[in-house]
Amino acid sequence: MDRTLTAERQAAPTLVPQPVPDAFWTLPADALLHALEARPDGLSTAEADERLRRFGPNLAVTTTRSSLPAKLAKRIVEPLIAILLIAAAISGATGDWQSFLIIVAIVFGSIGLDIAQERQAEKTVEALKRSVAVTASVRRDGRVAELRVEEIVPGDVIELHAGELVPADGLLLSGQGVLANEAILTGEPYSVEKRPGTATGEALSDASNALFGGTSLVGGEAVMLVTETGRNSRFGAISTSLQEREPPTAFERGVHSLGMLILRLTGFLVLFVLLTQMIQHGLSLESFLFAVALAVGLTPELLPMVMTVTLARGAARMAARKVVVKRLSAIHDFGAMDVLCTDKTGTLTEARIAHVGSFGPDGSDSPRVTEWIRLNSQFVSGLHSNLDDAILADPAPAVPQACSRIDDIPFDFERRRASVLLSRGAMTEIVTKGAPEALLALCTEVEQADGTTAPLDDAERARIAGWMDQQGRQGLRLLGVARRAMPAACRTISAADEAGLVFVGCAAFMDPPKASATEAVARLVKAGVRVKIISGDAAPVVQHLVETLRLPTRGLLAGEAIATLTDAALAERVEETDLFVRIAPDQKGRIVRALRLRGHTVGFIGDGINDAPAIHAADVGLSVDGGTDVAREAADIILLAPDLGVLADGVEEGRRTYANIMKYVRMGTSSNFGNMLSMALASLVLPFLPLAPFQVLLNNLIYDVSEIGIPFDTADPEMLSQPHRWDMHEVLRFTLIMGPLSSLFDIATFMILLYGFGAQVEMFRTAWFVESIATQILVIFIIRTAKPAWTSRAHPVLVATSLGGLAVALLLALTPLGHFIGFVALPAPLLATIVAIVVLYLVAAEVLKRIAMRQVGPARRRGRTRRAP
Ligand SMILES: Nc1ncnc2c1ncn2[C@@H]1O[C@H](COP(=O)(O)OP(=O)(O)OP(=O)(O)O)[C@@H](O)[C@H]1O
Ligand SMILES: [Mg+2]
Repeated sequence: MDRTLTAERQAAPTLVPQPVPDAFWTLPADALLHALEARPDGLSTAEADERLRRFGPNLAVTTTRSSLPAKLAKRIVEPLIAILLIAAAISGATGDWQSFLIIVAIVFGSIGLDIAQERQAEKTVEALKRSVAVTASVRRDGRVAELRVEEIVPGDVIELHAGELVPADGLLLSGQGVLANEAILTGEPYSVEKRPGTATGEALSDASNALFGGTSLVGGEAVMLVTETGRNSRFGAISTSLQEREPPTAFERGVHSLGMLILRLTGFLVLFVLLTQMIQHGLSLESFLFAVALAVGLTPELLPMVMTVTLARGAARMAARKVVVKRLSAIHDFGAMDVLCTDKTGTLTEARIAHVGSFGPDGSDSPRVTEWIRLNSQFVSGLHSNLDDAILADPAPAVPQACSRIDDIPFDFERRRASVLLSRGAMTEIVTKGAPEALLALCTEVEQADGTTAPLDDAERARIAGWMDQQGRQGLRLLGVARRAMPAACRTISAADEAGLVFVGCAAFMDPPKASATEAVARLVKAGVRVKIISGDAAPVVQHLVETLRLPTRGLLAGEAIATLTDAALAERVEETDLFVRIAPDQKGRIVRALRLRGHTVGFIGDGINDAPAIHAADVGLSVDGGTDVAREAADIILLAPDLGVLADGVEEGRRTYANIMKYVRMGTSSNFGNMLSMALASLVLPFLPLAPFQVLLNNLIYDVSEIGIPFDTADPEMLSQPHRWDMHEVLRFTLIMGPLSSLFDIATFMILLYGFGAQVEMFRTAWFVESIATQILVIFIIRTAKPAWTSRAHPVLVATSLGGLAVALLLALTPLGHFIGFVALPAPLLATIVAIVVLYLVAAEVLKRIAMRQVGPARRRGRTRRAP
């Protein structure tokens, strides 16, 4: 990267920053600023634009959409299409211009259809992704602007806060209690402290003054000078590639393996047809083309497109309900989700936290408690929580005491407390605030109402613990505070100093329950989704909330107990437990993994830094728009409105998507497959090909067009009321019943045409074309629902594409237009017979689908998947 910088500097010496060494953290800030032609108050927009042109956007992986020619090329080189085009060219060369023209038109028609649909879907998804993209606070033109991370350039100065992602590599110019999580690069799960200054070593572990793209800030505030962006950044490439990868869901894998199965069958069938044709009539271009056309008809070539379009439609509809899908395939998991884990604050409560009182150890009002907590909140560095905000929102004391910070141990979710070493007049003191039960265990004395201290004996300890419990049961969140005098010379503290403390008392906070949560949870439960609460808060508070909201929950497990359980033992317990309290961040992830081990499809919704591991571990990671960057980045789905109600909507949408893709799968595996199979068999016994090759292709194209409406279709309420998972058994059962039915009617048609009407080539082909396309298209109205077809109304778009497709087919076959493609007018009795066959087929399909589509109960289904995590 140095080389490119040097080259560019020669081209435009005045504007371009000088090269910075790889180990940029060994340079002093001034030198770096100078080299990058940057200033602490940031670049101007003009400078930044110039650099953006030069260095490119700050993207580690350029995920530009493939261009139109690339998409076209990709499809033309697909083996079947390529063979088809070559064969058509040979037809043309041998003088059969008609075949050539028709085949080329049909092939490009279907490719165009595919590309247009896919592009539309991609556009929708990209717009959605952009709407929840992460931004950064960048100093530009002397002001702080919220910019998309792509726009960041070397030399930019960025302000970072706890919970945000580091958007590029850079040097810490200043910072307060900066803690970075670099696990994504180093695998080290604990946060590392970062301080401004100059590092001595070139090793990455020496870079205590640098931040790297793709990592996150878990504590403190930082101002950073960007040194490298995009692919030049040290680790950006890794982190972005991790984020961009979309692993296929169980559903996608299932559909894919079905596609492969069909493909193999196709190969077998085509070879078989070719061989028998060769033996019977010798090798001819027409029979070769016929075999290839059959293969084209059989391959579920539209499946990827239908999947994408259906998912994109689903995403667009979710967006209308304020749910943004970042990873498309998460929609399936959303529909399949049968357990939803949620944290408490913000999802079940309003997250409007108010400080409602402060109490001494004896339970009496104590302004001193407020004062101490306030000092802690004010001076402690690192992550500030909404509890700190609530305390600091109180009016400040009339005479603020002259006080200064010497050192501190910032809050973390494992310890659940924060300590600060303060100097107040002649006194040097530790002030610790945090989860009260744990804090009480670190205390050996209590402060009494008159300010003197008394030893804390077991009886007093039990009494205070009982009092805390009682407050919690009334829904009050408590934060304890304790202190200890330190030697005047003390300059630093460590966690070991959080011991032998004097207990001062507790502050109480209220966070009103979200009234809408009751109904939202009830809807989820009704939809077959079990709701579990995983909170860092104390048991009584969580229980009080559950009672207030009347949530149906059983069982309770605390983080302390989970710490002693093995993963296997935890997996046993999670099933029967719905409330998890005093849970540390990594434990949140463990619980989610344990549930997945039990065969559940698990969703997790949370907004904090501490929720990110669980959001990541879940099948469906959910966060809210106001959540921290890390939580939003880890999530697959973002709720724009922090309302659980939209979740139930989203689940429905996921299931609708599933239902529609299953419709396409069913169409492909039954009637389409049956028709092509019949044609292959017919070619063996008929003295001529049942359809000319380009007629097979035309049949296929019209059929594809008719199916474009499937992603728009509505789904029966019955389909939406339970989680659904891909089930190969169901697909096979359906295929084995409906496939033969379709073939049975085809064979009957052949017989009637040959022996009843003595049809010759043209008439046979015309009649067969009409019969096969009509049955193939119209059966969608039967198999799109498990209920009697007339009780479930199809979406108008599906009606339009299906009937439109059929109309085009009939127009081609039955009017003089058809002469060009080798069709002839059919006599009225034959037409009437075809109509009768089609009607009979639809009636038979309606009857048989009751067996083919019988729902397997959810209990049985879950029992089957449980053993296979
Ligand atoms: N700023 C702070 N200083 C000291 N202790 C804190 C602070 N913030 C939170 N705590 C303690 O840590 C505990 C866990 O934090 P928190 O409640 O945010 O976790 P959580 O898992 O996100 O909970 P929730 O389910 O309510 O969202 C709190 O109950 C409180 O006791
Ligand atoms: Mg939380």
